[in-house]
Amino acid sequence: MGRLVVVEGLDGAGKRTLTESLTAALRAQGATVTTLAFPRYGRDVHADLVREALHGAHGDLADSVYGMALLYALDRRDAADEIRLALSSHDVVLLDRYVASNAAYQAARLGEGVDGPVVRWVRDLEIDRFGLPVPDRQLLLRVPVDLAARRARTRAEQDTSRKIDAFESDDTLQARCSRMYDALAERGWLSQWHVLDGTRERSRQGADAEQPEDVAALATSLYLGK
Ligand SMILES: Nc1ncnc2c1ncn2[C@@H]1O[C@H](COP(=O)(O)OP(=O)(O)OP(=O)(O)O)[C@@H](O)[C@H]1O
Ligand SMILES: Cc1cn([C@H]2C[C@H](O)[C@@H](COP(=O)(O)O)O2)c(=O)[nH]c1=O
Repeated sequence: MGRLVVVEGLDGAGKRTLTESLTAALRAQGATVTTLAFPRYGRDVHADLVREALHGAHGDLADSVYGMALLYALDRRDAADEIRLALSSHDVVLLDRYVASNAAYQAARLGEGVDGPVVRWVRDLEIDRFGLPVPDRQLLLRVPVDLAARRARTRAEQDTSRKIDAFESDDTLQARCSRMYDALAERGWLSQWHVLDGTRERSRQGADAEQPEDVAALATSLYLGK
């Protein structure tokens, strides 16, 4: 059975970039790895509805915290068998966002804390009711809110299909979200968390490039389960 590892953090923190480097570093160490990013845009109708709502479609849907949370959760429920299958045939399954994103963003939107009703509801719904696999390790890629926003803007300029959405343009939400992630990590919500400093400036590495020492060390600890 493989290890389920989740990368979490603010919009623009660098989760996708880290997921790619970690995948390359793990493979270089001989591990079999597969990755999945949530929401699964273009693959799941609930994910597509989320994206459309975050860009102003579907009336007041985006205003509904629980309505949006349910769409994210249904996207993951539909992926549960795929995740279990991936775990049965790989050493490591890396997820770019998972259940904790729902806890962090919805609690941030409602101004609740780690012990508040929406965090409890997310866990009851996604883990207990939908039976989603619990992660073995959650990595919080921690960057200051303004740096994450800058990176998100740069990416939007470079990739016209990744326009800034309603959550990304809300600085207050991102700041609250950052505090929620810190609280979830400190609490060890769902499983063990590992906080990573994401401020180091890096250029994107190709899949065949040698990965930085700290990423290689992290890959070793994930692979060997330490
Ligand atoms: N360590 C880094 N140093 C410099 N630039 C980075 C770093 N990490 C990511 N970037 C750049 O920042 C932008 C956002 O990175 P990325 O897409 O990996 O973030 P993300 O957290 O997956 O974003 P989102 O959650 O919004 O999908 C990209 O242009 C990427 O090249
Ligand atoms: C998976 C997931 C995501 N969110 C939030 C986080 C982002 O602001 C948006 C879209 O995600 P992306 O990584 O920028 O494509 O949705 C959330 O609130 N709940 C979730 O479960």
